[in-house]
Amino acid sequence: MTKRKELHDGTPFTVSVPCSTANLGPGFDVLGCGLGMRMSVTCTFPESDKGLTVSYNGDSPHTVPLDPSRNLITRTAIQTAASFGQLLPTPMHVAIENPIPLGRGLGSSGTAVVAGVVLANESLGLGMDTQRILDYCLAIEGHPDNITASILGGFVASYKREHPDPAPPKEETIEYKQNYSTLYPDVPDFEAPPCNLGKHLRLKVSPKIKFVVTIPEFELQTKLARSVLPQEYPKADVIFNLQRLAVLVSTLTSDDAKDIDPAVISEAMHDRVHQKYRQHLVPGLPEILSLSYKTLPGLLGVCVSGAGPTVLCLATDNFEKIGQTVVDIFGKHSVDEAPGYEKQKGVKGSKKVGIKASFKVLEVSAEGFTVSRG
Ligand SMILES: Nc1ncnc2c1ncn2[C@@H]1O[C@H](COP(=O)(O)OP(=O)(O)OP(=O)(O)O)[C@@H](O)[C@H]1O
Ligand SMILES: N[C@@H](CCO)C(=O)O
Repeated sequence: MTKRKELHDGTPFTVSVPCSTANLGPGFDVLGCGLGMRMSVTCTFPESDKGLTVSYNGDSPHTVPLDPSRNLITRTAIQTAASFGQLLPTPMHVAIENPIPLGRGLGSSGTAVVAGVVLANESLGLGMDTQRILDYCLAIEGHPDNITASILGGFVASYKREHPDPAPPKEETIEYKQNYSTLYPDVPDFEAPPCNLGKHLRLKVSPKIKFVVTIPEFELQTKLARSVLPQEYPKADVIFNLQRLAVLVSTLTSDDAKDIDPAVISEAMHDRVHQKYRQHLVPGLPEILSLSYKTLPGLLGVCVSGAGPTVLCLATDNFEKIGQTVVDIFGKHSVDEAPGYEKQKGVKGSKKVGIKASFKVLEVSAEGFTVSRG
């Protein structure tokens, strides 16, 4: 719950947040895993009359707005503060260092939302605990799998509650009442979310398993990838996923090394809830999803990472070969095979040219977000 602390004393601080992979096959909107690639956001309080300022160094620099009302991190922080009836302290400079590729299925937006909520919490001494931070992130992001992994780190299962508890009343400062709409005319006021909106549970995962993520050079906005999903599902498909979800979680969290069985995990990572509806948005996906330990020893299973287009291979060995195999399959396709790709913001691929992709071998990030001072 929220227990107010002293206001921030002007000491600079840095929020570091891991990227994440979500779904892991059958766990659509349920499973997530924090991975070893982190964004950092450093807040300093310089002598200046410029109010709130933002700088950005990292992936897709030309697509990230530096206007604090439009940048996802600062906009989230402004709204979080507003829900407490407060303004962020100024002058404040927010310096973002971000290696996480945007719009590729590695939870960049979840990472940004977590950073924004934590930024407000720290700079105003709001005293939110992990659960309350989750409530805010979930209210903004909508689904829990990426944000819970970025909050807690590690392998995380989560759900969103349909009947959460009421939010505490808002107490507005005079400064907020007088200045919010003038300072931030483009940021709609934001009500505090209900309490205990979601629940997340940290699971252990075998340290032998590494996450080979193959990242194509084109973006796929999560909003578009969610818009192609059906409203209703055949009973057989729901059962198909539930069966695999239970087995997948059991095997990945087992202490018994013989449970890391590629024959079981590859089958347990199959999905009928989101991947088949999205495969036209990720050229080459059917071929990639058919890869298996039978031809690639060390490969446990393959799925789309988050909403795509990045592909996740769980593996215990042969990581470079596995990553390169996926890179090569992407290279046989071009982005114009994905209908609607040209409507996506910031799309990078060019017509009729093989999709460029690169892979990274990532470990599970044991730590979720951290805050360091000074
Ligand atoms: N560090 C950041 N600073 C500002 N905006 C960001 C940052 N990271 C992500 N965003 C915003 O989030 C958008 C990408 O979010 P989107 O949900 O589409 O994909 P994703 O989170 O990378 O993938 P997925 O949800 O499938 O894991 C970017 O286009 C940008 O608008
Ligand atoms: N579960 C989400 C993850 C991406 O944000 C999806 O697949 O749409």
